[in-house]
Amino acid sequence: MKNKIGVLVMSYGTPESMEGIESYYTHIRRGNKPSEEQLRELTERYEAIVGGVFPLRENTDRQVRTLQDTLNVDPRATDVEFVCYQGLKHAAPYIEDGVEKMVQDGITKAVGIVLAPHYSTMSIGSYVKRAKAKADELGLDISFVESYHLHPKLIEAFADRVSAKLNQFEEAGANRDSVRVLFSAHSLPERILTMGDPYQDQLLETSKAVAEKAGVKHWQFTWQSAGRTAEPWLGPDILDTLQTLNKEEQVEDVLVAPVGFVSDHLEVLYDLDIEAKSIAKEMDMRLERIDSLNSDPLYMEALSDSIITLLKL
Ligand SMILES: CC1=C(CCC(=O)O)c2cc3nc(cc4[nH]c(cc5[nH]c(cc1n2)c(C)c5CCC(=O)O)c(CCC(=O)O)c4C)C(CCC(=O)O)=C3C
Ligand SMILES: [Fe+2]
Repeated sequence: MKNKIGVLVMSYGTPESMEGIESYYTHIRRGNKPSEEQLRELTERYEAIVGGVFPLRENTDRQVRTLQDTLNVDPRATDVEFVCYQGLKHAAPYIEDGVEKMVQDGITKAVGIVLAPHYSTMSIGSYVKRAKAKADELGLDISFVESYHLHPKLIEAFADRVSAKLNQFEEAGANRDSVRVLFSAHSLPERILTMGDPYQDQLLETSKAVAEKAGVKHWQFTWQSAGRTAEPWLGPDILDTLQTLNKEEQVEDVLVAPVGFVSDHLEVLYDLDIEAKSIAKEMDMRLERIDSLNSDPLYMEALSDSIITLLKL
C-alpha cells in the first residue's frame, strides 16, 4: 500500500446559505455580532452575486478535488498517495476540522497550503497558526507552503488571462498599449507595514512579473475591498484610483487583474464587477476584469509543484 500524505487545503470560507450569513460574519468579527445594518449590507452584497450555491463554496470544492488529482499524477509522487482535506477559516469545515479528520483517517504526515498566493501575518499567518496548533495537539506532523506568489506557473496563468483580455480590447478597436492594467488585492490595515509584513512586497513582485510576461506597457497596483473600521487601511483604493486615472490622465480603458485572489467570490463578483464597474461607467471608462483562476490547470500545477517541492519528493 502506498504511503498516504494529507494535504490541508485552506481557504477563507463563505456562508452555506443566506441564513448562515450572520454566524459567518460573527466568526469573522471574532465572536462579535454585526449590527443589523452591517448584516443587511453584507446580505445585499451576497444576494447580488449568489444564484443558488455561494460561488466561493463551489470553487473551493472544485479546487480541492482537482488539486488532489493533479498531485496524484505527478511522476515524482508515484510512491505516495495524496489525500486532500478542506480547512476553512470562517466556515465549516473549519481548519481544525480538516486536521482532525486527517488524524481520524490515520494520516501521520501532512502539508498545509492556502488558496491565496501572498503571505501576510494577518492572512496566511493566521491560517497556519490555527492548523499548527491543532496538529500539535493531535500529534500530526505538518509543514506549510507559506507563499507561492512567484511560482512560474502562477505567473503564466495570470499573464495568459491578462493577454486574453488585452486582445479583446484590441478587437474592440482600442490600442492595446493605451489600456491601463490595475493589479489589485485585498487591503489590510496600514499597521502591517510597521510589522515588516511581506504582503505588499510580494504583491508588487507578482504584479511586476505578470506585467513583464504579458508585455503590459502601463500598469500600477491598487488596493480594494478595505474593511470599514476606524483604523487606516492600505490605499489607494481602486475606486479612488479610477477617479484619479479619469480626471488626471484621461485614461479610458482599464483592465483589472486581482492577483491577490484566485477564485470568483464576493470581492471579485461584487466589489469589482458591480461596484467598480458602475463607478467606471459613470465616468465613461471601459473596465474589464481578467477571468479568475478557479481550477485552472496551471494554477493547480503551481500548487501541486509547491507541495511536492516542499516535501522534496
Ligand atoms: C487578506 C484578506 C483576504 C485575501 C486572502 C485570503 O483569501 O485569505 C480576504 C479574502 C476574503 N474575504 C472574504 C469575505 C469577507 N472578509 C471580511 C473582512 C475582512 N477581510 C480581511 C482580509 C482578507 N480577506 C480583513 C482583515 C477583514 C476585516 C475583519 C478581520 O479583521 O478579519 C468580511 C466582513 C465584511 C467586510 O468587511 O466586507 C467578509 C464577508 C472572502 C469570501 C468572499 C465570499 O464569501 O464570496 C474572501 C475570499
Ligand atoms: Fe476578507
